Order: sequence, then C-alpha cells, then structure tokens
Amino acid sequence: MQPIRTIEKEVVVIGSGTAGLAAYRAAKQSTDSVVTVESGAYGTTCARVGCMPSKLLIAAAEAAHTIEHSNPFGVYSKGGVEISPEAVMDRVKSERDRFVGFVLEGVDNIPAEDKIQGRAKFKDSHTLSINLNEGGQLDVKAKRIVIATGSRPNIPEFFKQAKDRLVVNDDIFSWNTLPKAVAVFGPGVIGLELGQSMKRLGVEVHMFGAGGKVGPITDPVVHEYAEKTFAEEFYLDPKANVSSIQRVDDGVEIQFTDKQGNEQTILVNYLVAATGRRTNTDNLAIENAALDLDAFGVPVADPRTMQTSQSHIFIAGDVSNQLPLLHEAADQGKIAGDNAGAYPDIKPGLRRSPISVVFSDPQIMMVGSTYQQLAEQIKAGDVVTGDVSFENQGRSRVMLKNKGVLRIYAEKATGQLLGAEMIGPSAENIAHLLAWAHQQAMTIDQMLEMPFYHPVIEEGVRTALRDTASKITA
Ligand SMILES: Cc1cc2nc3c(=O)[nH]c(=O)nc-3n(C[C@H](O)[C@H](O)[C@H](O)COP(=O)(O)OP(=O)(O)OC[C@H]3O[C@@H](n4cnc5c(N)ncnc54)[C@H](O)[C@@H]3O)c2cc1C
Ligand SMILES: NC(=O)c1ccc[n+]([C@@H]2O[C@H](COP(=O)([O-])OP(=O)(O)OC[C@H]3O[C@@H](n4cnc5c(N)ncnc54)[C@H](O)[C@@H]3O)[C@@H](O)[C@H]2O)c1
Repeated sequence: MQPIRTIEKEVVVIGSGTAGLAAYRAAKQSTDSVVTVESGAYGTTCARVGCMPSKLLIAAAEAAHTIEHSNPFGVYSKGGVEISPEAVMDRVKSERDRFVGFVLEGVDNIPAEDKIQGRAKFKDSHTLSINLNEGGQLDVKAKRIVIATGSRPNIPEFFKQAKDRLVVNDDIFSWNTLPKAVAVFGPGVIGLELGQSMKRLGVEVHMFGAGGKVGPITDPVVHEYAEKTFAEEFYLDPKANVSSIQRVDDGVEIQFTDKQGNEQTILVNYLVAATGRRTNTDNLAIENAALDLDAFGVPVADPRTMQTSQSHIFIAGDVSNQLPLLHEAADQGKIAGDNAGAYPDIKPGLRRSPISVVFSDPQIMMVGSTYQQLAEQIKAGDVVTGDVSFENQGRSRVMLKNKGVLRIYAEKATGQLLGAEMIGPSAENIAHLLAWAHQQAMTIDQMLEMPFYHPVIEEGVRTALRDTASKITA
C-alpha cells in the first residue's frame, strides 16, 4: 500500500458553493496558504439546481399565466395559450448554464494548486482526509478549517416506494420536457415555487403537506390567506393523510383521504419530494473534530463570527443550519473566511436584518422577527400588529394583482418596526423596503415620514403602517 501523501495549509475550506467560494476569497486576503476541497460539480447549488433554474421556470409560468388571464382587461388571446414544455425546459437549462458559466469562470480563476477535487472527512480536528475524485487519498493538515458543505434534500423513507419516479429539484432541472401529472410532497418554499409553476405550465399538480404549514409563514392571518389562495389553483392539503405510494407501470399511484374525508387514488408520473433539506454534516466524520453539535448533528456556531466550539473551525452557508438562503451563505462565507484568515484576530462580521421571499404568485415575504417569535409579546400587548388587505388596494386592483395581506409588527413602547409577514403583490420589493427600515431601527412614525408615490402598491404598505401607528398610540 502506498503511503498517504500529506500537505500542510494555513486554511482549508471544505465545499466550493456560494459560502465556500466567499470564504476562500476572504481568507486569501490574509494568507496565501488557502486550499478548497470540492467533492461534486463546481457551479454552486444556487446556480445549478436552486435559486436560478427555479426562477427561470417561474418566469415561464408567469408568462403563460399572464396570457391566460388577460380577458378581464379586454385583451383576448385567440385560440388560447400554447405551451411548448420542450422550449420551456430548453430556456430554463440554457439560461441556467449561462449563470453556472459565470461561477465556473470564477472557479477557473482560482489557481490550480488551491483546488482539490475530492471528498473531505475529519481525521482529527486539524486533519482532513480527502478521497480524491481522480482516485487515491490525500491528507491535509490545516491550522484553520471552514466547513461550507451545504445541504441536500431530505427524503422520507415512505417516498422511496416511488422508486425511479421519485424526484427532487435537481432532477426537475434536467428534464427535457414536463410530465402530465406530479404529486408534490411538501408545501414549503420549494414545493410552492416548483408546484405552482408546473401547474401554470400545464402539469396536473397535487400538493401534500404534513403538519399543516404552507410556505415559511408563521402569522395565522397570512397563513390562512395563503392556504386558501393556493388551494384555489391546485389541490393542496397541508395536513394530508396519504396511505400508500406505489410504483406502477404508468407511474406512481398515490392513495389518500381527501379534505372531505373521501378515499382517493391518483396516478402521477412523478413524486416530487420537497420536504425540507438536511445539512451535509453526516458525510464529514464530524465526530472526529470534537465539536459541540446541536440535536441535528450540526456544529454550534456564533452567528456573528461563525466560529464553532473549536476556535480554529468555522462554518458557513446551509450547513450551519442558521438561515439557509443565498445571501446568508455569501455573508457567512465572508465572515468565516475573514476570521479563518486573520485567526486568532476574530471579529464579528456584518449581519443584516432577516429577509426572505417566496417567488410564488402571490409572492410571500418575511422580514425581521416572525409572528411566531413575537407571539408572546403580541399576546401581552407589548407588540402591536397592523395590517392591510390588498383586495381593494388601488394599484393592485388596476393590475388585477389584488390578492394578499400584509401584517406589520411594532413595539408598542417605542414604535419600532420589529417585523412583517405578507402574501401579496410585489412582496419581493416590499420586503426590501421593510428590511431596510428594520435594519435602520426605524419607528413606524419615521417610516410614515418617507415619500409614497401615487398610485403604487407601496400605498398599501402605508395603510398598514397607519393601522400599526393607530394601535401604538391607542
Ligand atoms: C430549489 C431551490 C431554490 C432556491 N431558491 C433560493 C432563492 O430564490 N433565494 C435564496 O436566497 N436561496 C434559495 N435557495 C437556497 C440557496 O440555494 C442556498 O442557501 C445556497 O445555495 C447555499 O449555499 P452553500 O454554499 O451553503 O451550499 P452549496 O452551494 O450546496 O455548496 C456546498 C458544496 O459543498 C460540497 N460538499 C459537500 N460535502 C462535501 C465534502 N465532504 N467534501 C467536499 N465537498 C463537499 C458540495 O458538493 C457543494 O458543492 C434555493 C435552494 C433550492 C434547493
Ligand atoms: N425563494 C427562496 O428564497 C427559496 C426557494 C427555495 C428554497 N429555499 C431554501 O431552501 C430551503 C428548503 O426548502 P424546502 O421547501 O425543501 O423546505 P421547507 O422547510 O420550506 O418546506 C418543507 C415542507 O415539507 C413539509 N413536510 C415535511 N415532511 C413531510 C412529509 N413527510 N410529507 C409531506 N410534507 C412534508 C413541511 O411541513 C414543510 O411544509 C428553504 O427553507 C429555503 O431556505 C429558498
């Protein structure tokens, strides 16, 4: 047996996704001795199978939906809409490849000696053993380590009955066409975005949840609105009772009790699992790093510095299980990389106000503290809520986008904006307005001093702010 080659580095970054690449670049500012380890394909989850292809599919669905719903404006498309699933998937993939190309250009610019392609595992808290993709093994002794290994779909055992017809987001974005019918399990962020866009592109969609939740929403008023709205468009049971999943000749047969209590059997081409993601910590022999882990086996880390219980090990991105979003992965990667590079000179990095958007229609957004986080204070009257319905909001009605509700949370004693949840028009833009105000620690009165044009959807935000203000002074 050949002896295992060992190299020594100041910093090793495991994973070359968004967080890992940001960590690499940041650490390089302090030391030249940085190496990245990547076991899979370069290009990042976001560009290859995440944010970008999902938004491309949604864009195609929106185009179809707009044409199909133009009649109320007196604009008719004679003969209806013709959707070419092949052309839809062609654009999704070619534009996706363009985005991936930009990431790959960045990776190409990293010197070859800084890149190892292989799967890393901890041998001890300073040593990584790498199974090289080209074959063989390499040990890397590192003074500091950044774990940035991302996450992957979590698939319940039960779904495996669908055998080769069980798919996740990665598979959908490699399709050349669209199927006739799918069952989407998980009405969370991925399920809503992919399920609704497939529906609008002509796929029959049944969506099944467990536990009752729709999207990431925690506010009961917004939640009820969302459930009702999506259920008008496709079969949605957030608390489904599915008794059997079976791979049959033509696809997958699913038996369930519907919301009226009737037994139903459907035949679909694919079962789409969108039931959350699990961190890639289980493939790292993490126990050898002697880190403090939480109940999910994820290293506990300080969100300001991304430092774990081993002072020389940092973590960033989805694998940290803090906020599995793209901009957070980039921020956390920079913080972890800065600190791994400058170690032992550890500094807290920039943390921004929480913001998240679901690109469904209507869109969903959340900013700052959630309703759930504030529930006790709301109950005690220390936090007030103000709201607006978009059903009669001027600009929303003009555009026939008049569906939705916004709820704002503010501290009664100070009037400070604490958070908001919404389903409705232009939620992606309203989320930014509110998140910027939140990060500036603005009060509701200060926000009302800001300009509002006419007629715009933001006038609805003003209505909700006024409602909140009236409860602060009450
Ligand atoms: C369908 C979908 C849609 C999404 N849409 C959005 C959106 O619209 N907006 C948004 O903000 N977020 C979105 N996200 C979330 C976003 O994509 C992630 O938060 C982000 O990509 C995480 O980046 P990361 O660097 O942590 O992980 P990744 O980009 O997954 O990088 C981790 C890397 O580590 C590698 N790796 C794993 N284990 C090892 C090992 N042992 N050794 C070496 N390498 C290893 C992997 O191969 C991978 O390349 C979406 C996600 C999905 C799935
Ligand atoms: N627009 C965006 O920013 C965006 C888009 C997609 C994904 N993401 C990120 O990816 C993460 C993962 O997304 P996700 O949708 O997989 O997770 P999620 O946690 O948002 O949703 C998972 C859903 O699956 C349900 N579920 C769990 N077990 C189930 C079962 N056995 N049967 C049926 N339903 C079940 C849950 O109740 C939940 O509703 C998100 O939390 C988000 O951070 C973000």
